[in-house]
Amino acid sequence: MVCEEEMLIEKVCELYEQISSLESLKPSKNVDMLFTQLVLTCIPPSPIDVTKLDKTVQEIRSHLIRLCGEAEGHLETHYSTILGSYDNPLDHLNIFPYYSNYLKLGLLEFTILSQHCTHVPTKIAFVGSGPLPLTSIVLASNHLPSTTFHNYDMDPLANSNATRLVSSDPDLSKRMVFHTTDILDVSNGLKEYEVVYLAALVGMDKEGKNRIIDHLAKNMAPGALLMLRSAHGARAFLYPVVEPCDLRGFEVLSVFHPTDEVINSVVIARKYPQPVPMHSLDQQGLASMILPNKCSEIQAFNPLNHGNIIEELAIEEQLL
Ligand SMILES: C[S@+](CC[C@H](N)C(=O)[O-])C[C@H]1O[C@@H](n2cnc3c(N)ncnc32)[C@H](O)[C@@H]1O
Repeated sequence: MVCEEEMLIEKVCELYEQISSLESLKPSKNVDMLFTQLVLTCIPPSPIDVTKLDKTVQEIRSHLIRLCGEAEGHLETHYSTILGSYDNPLDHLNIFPYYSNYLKLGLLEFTILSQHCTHVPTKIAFVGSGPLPLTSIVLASNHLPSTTFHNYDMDPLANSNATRLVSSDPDLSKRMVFHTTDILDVSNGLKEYEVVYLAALVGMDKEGKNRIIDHLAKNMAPGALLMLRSAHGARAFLYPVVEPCDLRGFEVLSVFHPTDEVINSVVIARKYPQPVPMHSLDQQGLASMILPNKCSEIQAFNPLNHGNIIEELAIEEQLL
């Protein structure tokens, strides 16, 4: 097992060396080939714990997540521009190579959301929607046909590309709203949403992610749901990890780790109904590590046959 882990780390570091020496991360044969290899290396289930890596590998991982984010941004801009040249961009979404992953992730997130939401939400916020807001488009078109989606992105170019994709659609042009702003500058506006989605790449390191989560905890409506994306095992070389204990101010309802080609883990949490006094936040951080077992349901099913579920909260269960 140790040997397997060493081989995995060696392979990831080797790919990192090649990726970090590329002149550009814009889509090209070489860029696509290296990222495909990286993804295929990280997808198989692995017991690796990224928090236990030595300092050099930790630094490589942090840098790799940024490089993946940059490449993902370029890829989305590239395809959004091509799609924007069609009269009806939404009819051609399947030209995006990972469209089927978004269909699966959208269905998975909708299924998980439905288990914790008693009614159809009227307004959902998606934070970090990007130039190709596929999650919002898939949810709005396939699963939540009467919900309005408020997409937030701090990059004006991302939003103008994204707006172009839905502008010719009579239904989605009304139900997809775009806001160009850093989510850290939105406070009262966040209270309007029954559900807030947070994209995996908003907050690329622990500190950045926690700043965003704390901001959401402070400003979302009491009782509102937060859907966020994390990563498990070797997939954590590609995306930031959110642990239940990072979700201060929220009750963690469930954590689901797909083992198929859907890379991200899905975490759903509910903002506590009562405001939590600031002085108790540290204790509460500890509480949310221990309490999920008490106050949340541990998903003991496999909603969409997404491979095996590995339940992080099981360890807390043993503690109680
Ligand atoms: C490229 S990804 C898009 C996610 C993907 N399309 C999806 O459906 O999950 C991340 C986006 O988040 C945006 N972003 C990062 N930090 C942000 C913040 N603090 N506030 C608003 N947008 C942010 C970036 O500008 C980028 O466009």
